[in-house]
Amino acid sequence: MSLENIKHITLVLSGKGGVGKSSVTTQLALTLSLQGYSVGVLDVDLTGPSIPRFFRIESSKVRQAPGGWVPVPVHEASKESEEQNGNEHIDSTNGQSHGHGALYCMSLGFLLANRGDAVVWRGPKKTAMVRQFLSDVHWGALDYLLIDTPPGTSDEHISLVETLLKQATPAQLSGAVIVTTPQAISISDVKKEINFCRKVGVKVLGVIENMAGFVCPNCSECSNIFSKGGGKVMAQEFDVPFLGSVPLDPMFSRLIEEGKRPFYPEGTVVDGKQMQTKDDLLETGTLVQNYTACSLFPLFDGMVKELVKTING
Ligand SMILES: Nc1ncnc2c1ncn2[C@@H]1O[C@H](COP(=O)(O)OP(=O)(O)OP(=O)(O)O)[C@@H](O)[C@H]1O
Ligand code: SF4
Repeated sequence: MSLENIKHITLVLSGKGGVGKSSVTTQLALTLSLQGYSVGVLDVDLTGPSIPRFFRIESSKVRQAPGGWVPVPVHEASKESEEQNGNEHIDSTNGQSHGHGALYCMSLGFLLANRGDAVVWRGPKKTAMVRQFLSDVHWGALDYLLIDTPPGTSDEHISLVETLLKQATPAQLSGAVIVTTPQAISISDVKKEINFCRKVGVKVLGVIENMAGFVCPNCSECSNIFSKGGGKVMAQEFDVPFLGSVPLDPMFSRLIEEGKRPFYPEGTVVDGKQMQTKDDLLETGTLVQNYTACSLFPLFDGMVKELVKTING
């Protein structure tokens, strides 16, 4: 069975489209990988599979093996484009082996003849595809599998959870991370997501508020355009963990669009401790993407540590 050697399976949900769910999934996966975990990302957002583009592996092909598909190793696949860009690359995945920091991706995007093709399938076909993705992908041993879902709570979500509960043990299905934006409508949509999770018996691992405030590219001042702290208040109201707020930052959007991952600028000290820089990452062999120095590193680093703590109880 394709899920049997996966320790933790986590859904990423959002109440509505465009709140940055796929962007956040990408950064969570890269951060988990950087922290040494072996990670898989399953993109079941069938109408808009953007994860391959965010990992910069959209031209990769999945291999067909007996009984299923072999997911794309992100670091391997991104190596070529890194080298074409004249950037350094260290391969920590050692080909197909699931070493520390290995990162794999499976998405409908790899199967479409034309990457720009829109998928206009009816419910039953989508449901069948989701089932196939859960049963026919050779993930091998993984610490974490993140599943990027379509926005809202549709039939696809119900069949996804039903299939997961058949194919994985309750201990494997660690729960769901909900991504929201500060606007009221999005927040009220998130309430529906939380209710959905409760109804289908999936634990809410935490809420991430995205696009909270705008970071000025000139002076890095963060202005709160929408009401501040809505995500936190809502999380408290529903008694679910609040993982953090990601600002609307042109740098973030650039990182996402260019498949990059942030690291601490040289000499950054937090609580008296020298933080990881590009050189540290090179030394540990985990510099596998085109990393960029920016303040988002501590943010995602902290959120992922919190998430891992919650998952492991
Ligand atoms: N915090 C942020 N700062 C700046 N840009 C962001 C931020 N979060 C997301 N974006 C940008 O917003 C766009 C939409 O993000 P994304 O595709 O991740 O949303 P989504 O919720 O997954 O959408 P969909 O409903 O299509 O699945 C992307 O171009 C991304 O680069
Ligand atoms: S935040 Fe500061 S630098 Fe940015 S636009 Fe406003 S005044 Fe100018």
